[in-house]
Amino acid sequence: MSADRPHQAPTAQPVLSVTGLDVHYGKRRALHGLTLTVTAGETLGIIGETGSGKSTFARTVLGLVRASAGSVVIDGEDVSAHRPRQWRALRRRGIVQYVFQDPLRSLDPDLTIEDSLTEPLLVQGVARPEAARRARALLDRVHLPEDLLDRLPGELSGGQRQRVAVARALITEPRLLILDEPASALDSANRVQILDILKELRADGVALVLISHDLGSVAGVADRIAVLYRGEAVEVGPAADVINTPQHLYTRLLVSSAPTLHTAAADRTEREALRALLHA
Ligand SMILES: Nc1ncnc2c1ncn2[C@@H]1O[C@H](COP(=O)(O)OP(=O)(O)OP(=O)(O)O)[C@@H](O)[C@H]1O
Repeated sequence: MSADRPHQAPTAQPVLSVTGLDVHYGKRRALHGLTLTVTAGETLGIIGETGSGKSTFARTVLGLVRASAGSVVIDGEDVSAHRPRQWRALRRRGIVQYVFQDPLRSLDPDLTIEDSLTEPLLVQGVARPEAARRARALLDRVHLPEDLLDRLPGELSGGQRQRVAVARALITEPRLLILDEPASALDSANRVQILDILKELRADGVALVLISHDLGSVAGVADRIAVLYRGEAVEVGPAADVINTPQHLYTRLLVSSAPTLHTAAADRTEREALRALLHA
């Protein structure tokens, strides 16, 4: 199967399945009835404007926020009722990993790259020489030279840091990797490199969730796209369908506002008309 083009979602058991998810912060409802699945080797893009609930979704799947209703099943295990201790154990196993938009948030500024990469394995009880061997292999996988191992994150370029953050997330061999705007702060050369790494991961069977406010930035990578609007998935479908035949008004507005989706981009008058309809 080519890693360069979106492919049919495999029919295997989902790596992540959330059903009817409600999340509240106090009285404020951040997610409502969210139902999504991601299977091995599939890339799901989650798109929505600021405050639509994208980070809340990620935090819930990582056990950092508790759902008020609905279920979360990770790799066949229903984790909805997990207690904090069970979530910590699950996170230590590293089945689900998360990469922040800003790699400095994923990396401890005082740890060398080698220590950052080996830490998740040492916590699992892996011996240091084996952890160091795997750290080297991972650097190679994200196309970085070994001589970065002795450096601190502050001594790397932004693009190198983001690739180290991805390598750190991969070292526990996750089944699911959630990335929050992984390429938005990068120049185009570094962005292409990150997207190529993601395509390789997908080909290796890792389930990917790409979170972004920009439809254009996930359009070429995601197999399916879920559009979040005010905490609800207003549209979920194959990427080509969502982009070419958007059903919901908000999706139409997103498509028409995406500067990189040239063929679909609408003029300002049309966008204003869509916005007016959406808020009517
Ligand atoms: N810790 C919190 N306490 C109270 N409200 C919160 C908290 N975190 C998020 N919210 C609210 O929940 C809603 C969803 O926020 P969330 O951070 O999930 O959105 P988002 O789509 O990730 O936004 P962004 O793109 O800006 O990161 C927003 O209305 C936000 O103000």
